[in-house]
Amino acid sequence: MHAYRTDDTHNVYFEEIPEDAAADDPRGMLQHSAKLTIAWDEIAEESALRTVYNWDPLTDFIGQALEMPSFYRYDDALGACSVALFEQGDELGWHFDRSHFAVTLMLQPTDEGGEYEYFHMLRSPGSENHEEVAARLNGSRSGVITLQNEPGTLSFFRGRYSMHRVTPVAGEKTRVNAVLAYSEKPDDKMNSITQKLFYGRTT
Ligand SMILES: O=C(O)CCC(=O)C(=O)O
Ligand SMILES: [Fe+2]
Repeated sequence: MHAYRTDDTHNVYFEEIPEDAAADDPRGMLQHSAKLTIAWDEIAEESALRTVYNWDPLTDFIGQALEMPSFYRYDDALGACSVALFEQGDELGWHFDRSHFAVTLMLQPTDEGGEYEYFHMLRSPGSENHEEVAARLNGSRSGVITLQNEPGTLSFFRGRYSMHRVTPVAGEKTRVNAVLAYSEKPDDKMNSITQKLFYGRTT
């Protein structure tokens, strides 16, 4: 099994950085992410995680819990269901997910740091809310929510609209979690910028 190490910068949208972005334009504000990722196509056939992610009743259950009229597993060869490892000093910078929904399963939390923080519905389908996004990227903590960092926690979130991050891991214990991705559309995939950033390759 191979884990790919990312240590890179990106904007909160995982899109190209516009060269002419104004100082207060979140599209130009660089975030830092460093972690190891095991891609979906690297997870063994016999892995329990593969069995669980591919199990239709779980997909149906999560879709119903999220009140989704249509709900599918993510059709991405690398990012459908992956495992993230955050070693000491690693973090995931502020971002909006490309996928509509994600489910994470905390396999091993840290002793210190490595916390999941988010701003609930900071943008919406009708509004990018650039000003409030920029304020948070400049350090405003207004409305921040921190999730519990317990082993076995299954979290459901709509990361496309709620900006979130994983704070730097402070202790020596590696943070390990599985990320299960889903979409309203049957054939949804990551963009190539995101694939390259987190897996070091595109499909
Ligand atoms: O590791 C986490 O808790 C969140 C992961 C995440 O936000 C992502 O993979 O997009
Ligand atoms: Fe995310």
